[in-house]
Amino acid sequence: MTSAKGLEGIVATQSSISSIIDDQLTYVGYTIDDLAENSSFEEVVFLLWNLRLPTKSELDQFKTDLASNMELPEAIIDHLRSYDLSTVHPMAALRSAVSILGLYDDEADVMEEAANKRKAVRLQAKIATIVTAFARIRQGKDPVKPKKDLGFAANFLFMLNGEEPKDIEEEAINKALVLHADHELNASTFTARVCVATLSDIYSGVTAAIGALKGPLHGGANERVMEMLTEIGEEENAIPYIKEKMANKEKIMGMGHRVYEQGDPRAKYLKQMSKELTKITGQPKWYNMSVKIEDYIKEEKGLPANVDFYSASVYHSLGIDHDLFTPIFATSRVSGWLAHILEQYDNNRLIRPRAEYVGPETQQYVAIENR
Ligand SMILES: CC(=O)SCCNC(=O)CCNC(=O)[C@H](O)C(C)(C)COP(=O)(O)OP(=O)(O)OC[C@H]1O[C@@H](n2cnc3c(N)ncnc32)[C@H](O)[C@@H]1OP(=O)(O)O
Ligand SMILES: O=C([O-])CC(=O)C(=O)O
Repeated sequence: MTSAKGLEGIVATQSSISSIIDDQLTYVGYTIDDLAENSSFEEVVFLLWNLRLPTKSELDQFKTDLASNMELPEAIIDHLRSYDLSTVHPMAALRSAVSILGLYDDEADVMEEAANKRKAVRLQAKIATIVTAFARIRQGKDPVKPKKDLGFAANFLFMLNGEEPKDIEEEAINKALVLHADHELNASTFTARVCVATLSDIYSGVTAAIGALKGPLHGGANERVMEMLTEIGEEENAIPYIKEKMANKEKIMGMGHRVYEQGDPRAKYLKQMSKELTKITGQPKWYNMSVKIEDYIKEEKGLPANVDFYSASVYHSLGIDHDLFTPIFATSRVSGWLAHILEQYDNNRLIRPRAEYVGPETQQYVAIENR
């Protein structure tokens, strides 16, 4: 029995949700390019959960369903007010709040398909509200209630900032949400599927997935990218800084990918948005130094920028706190987790691989008094 470290190249399941073939990403067969250029986030979520695009009236209804499920039980707000938020990472807060949210859902352990779909709507809607409520309470402000007539991206920014976003801000967040929604069997999605394959509930699956997304080798990289850019400070420091990191064998955050070889098809959209938004905010240095780093790493190591690389300067340009970058990723990716959870339930088998044992040979047990 031999093992594949990190399960590289192992095909662990079948899925109809998204595919990555020859560096092309599709959701249910639609290219990420078509979706990034044309779709609202709600349309993409409908697609992932129903494996088809909605009609106009279905999409209108779905948008209404999401907007009207955004409000949180008061107990969750009370919970967010109950501890010192200044010492807690928002991904940890989100992980715990989603787990607690399950306690306030009467259907949490009802495993019927219709109940699972209703819970999916509630979770997708409420995660946006948890993230924004956390951010506001941390600043000593009251949470802002969602508006039923705003779309998902606009509502997210409205609940975060307390004012309706400009079109360009709404478009940037909408596109970022579309681009992050699903990605085949990435680590957090796999985590969600492993969890619910024991026939555990949706809240457990999503809580586990948030924990996996939090790590810096996965979703947590976007915050680290901004940390790196901030440390670099000015464009002329970028390459010496990267050279030193590489000499110390440190990884460059936002670079490299397990599956993509030439490039991540999502990165070009975030790169373009970064270019536009950093220009508007009068801080093109974040974009310029990112391009320098990307080109250098591509040349030196052959590694492409991944989705986390340019999203950092996009969110920074929107005035978003750096530790909220990964929670925004989660706000989008929960749609993919939920799609995979529903798919797993639909055709379930326990996920239980084997380990190649490399420990000591059979040993003689020695009584404790003789050790
Ligand atoms: C949404 C997402 O999750 S996208 C990924 C977000 N994560 C990051 O951006 C963190 C930085 N990147 C990485 O750590 C990796 O590229 C990962 C985790 C994305 C993929 O990892 P793996 O496929 O396991 O590759 P692994 O870590 O084994 O690296 C293979 C080689 O490339 C190098 N490498 C990979 N990524 C990087 C990087 N970002 N910077 C420098 N070197 C790197 C490794 O050092 C290793 O080199 P070696 O063979 O000389 O030892
Ligand atoms: O697929 C992966 O390994 C990581 C990734 O890009 C994602 O989850 O979006």
